[in-house]
This record gives sequence, structure tokens and C-alpha cells, in this order.
Amino acid sequence: MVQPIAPSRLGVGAELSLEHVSISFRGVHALRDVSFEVRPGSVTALIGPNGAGKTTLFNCISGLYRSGGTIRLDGRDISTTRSAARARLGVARTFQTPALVAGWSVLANVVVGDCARGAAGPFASFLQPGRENRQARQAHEQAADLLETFGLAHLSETPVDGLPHAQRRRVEIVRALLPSPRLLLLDEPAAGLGNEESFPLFDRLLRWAEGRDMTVLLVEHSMDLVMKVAGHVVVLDAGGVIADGAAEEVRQDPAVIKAYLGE
Ligand SMILES: Nc1ncnc2c1ncn2[C@@H]1O[C@H](COP(=O)(O)OP(=O)(O)OP(=O)(O)O)[C@@H](O)[C@H]1O
Repeated sequence: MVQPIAPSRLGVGAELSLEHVSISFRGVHALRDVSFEVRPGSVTALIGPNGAGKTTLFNCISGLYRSGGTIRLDGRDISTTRSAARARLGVARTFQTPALVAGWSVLANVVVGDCARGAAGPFASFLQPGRENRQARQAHEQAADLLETFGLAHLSETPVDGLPHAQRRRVEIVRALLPSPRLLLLDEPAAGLGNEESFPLFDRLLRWAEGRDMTVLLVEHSMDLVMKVAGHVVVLDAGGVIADGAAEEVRQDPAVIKAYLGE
């Protein structure tokens, strides 16, 4: 099922391309020789049993971990680019457990996502007085629009602390969308949600993404959600890719069934 891509073709026309990505922690090979591509505008699911290396791969793509191998965004090698710079290039992510700032309102937590757009550096406000204010105002307006789209407008001024899990999850996704990322990495967005919550959330997300050229890479344990939204599925097991293809094919792949269910 895993069809190796010829090295000369790697990265051509792909939004994200991983070539021989590897990382070890004190002798444990969390990722070994991971190579696959994600097409522009697609939704790709990254699945695999617990400990397969999915979150580690997200940490490598977003730049939290430095891995071996090559990571390309739209053909550009970002393997040694710092995580803040990757964010400015359009890589956004969410975390397995929503990482929100305690004590801050929903709106404030979303507006923080705008820092990924601060590409101009510290001299920008000196060279263009008023620019920061304009940018902050724009970020607030866009955040308010997104909160409306995702059904959170009525909670705008509410501190995030007491919100139910499903709403915290939505706030984190909205924050990741604020800078209009080109590549969105979603780490288990349906964890703790039933289909009745995660399906409408994805309907909104995919409707929002239409016409925005956003590519989504999704780590997800809910196969219901994977089958609903992902055309392409990559399966990791023990740090290596064991399958890479169309969702329905991958689901029937004996190597995948064995990885999940054992012999
Ligand atoms: N910072 C780290 N230090 C040491 N080991 C790590 C570190 N990060 C990940 N690992 C190890 O790498 C392996 C892969 O972990 P990872 O969290 O990426 O798996 P996962 O597929 O996301 O699992 P799950 O589905 O349970 O979230 C595990 O053996 C884990 O213990």
C-alpha cells in the first residue's frame, strides 16, 4: 500500500512534503524515515495507534522539534525555519488539549492568534506609525467575524476557564484560523466530542475553508470523522508510515488492521 515517491518528484506541486523525517528521544525512534505529501486544498488525516508518532510529527512540522530529513511548504524547504517564522509562512496548529490562556476572554484568546501575522518585525511601527493599531483593529474585527461564524459570538467576553470542552475546542480552532493559515494542523479536534458536535464543527470549518486555499492535516482517532472529511489518509505505526492512500483503501489495508487490532 505504501508507494514510495521518487525523490526527484518529492515536493513538486504539494502543499506539504515530508522527506525522510526522523527524530529520536534518548534512543527511542519516535519517527523513522517518514515521507509523504499533502495536496494543496485537501483534507488529509494522519492516523495510527497510540504512541505511533502523530503528535511528534505535528511538532516537527510546526517547528517545535527539529527533525532529520526535509520538510517543505509549497516547495520551500522549512526544515531549519523557526516555529514563529513557520507560523508567519502560514502554518497554524491546535493541540490535543486546547491550549488557552486562563483568565482571558474568548475574544482575547482568539486575537492572540494574530501574532502569527506580525511579519514586519519591531521596526514596522517606527517606519509606519499607526500600523500596529490598524492591525490590532483588523484582528479584532476578523476575530469577531470568526466567532460569529463558529457560533461563539455570544461568549466573546466570557473567560475561557469555565467553558465546556466542546467550546474550548472551538475557540482554539478559531484562533488557529485567524491568520488565514495555508496549512492547518489539527491535533485530535474531535477528542471528547461526539459526532453530533464534531460533524457540525467540521461542516463549518470546511465551508469557511472553501475558496481560501487552506490545506488541512488532521490527527484523529474518530474514524467516523476521518471517513467523513478526509480524502487521503496516512497511517503511522511505531514511527513509520505503513499506509498512504485513499480513505476507503486504507481502511481495508491488512497492515493497518493489524496495527490497530494486533495479529
Ligand atoms: N519530548 C519527548 N521526549 C521523549 N519521548 C517522546 C517525546 N515526545 C514523544 N515521545 C515519544 O515518541 C513516541 C510517539 O509519541 P506521540 O505522542 O507522537 O504519539 P501519538 O501517535 O501522538 O500518540 P497518541 O495517539 O497517544 O497521542 C512515544 O513513544 C513517546 O513517548
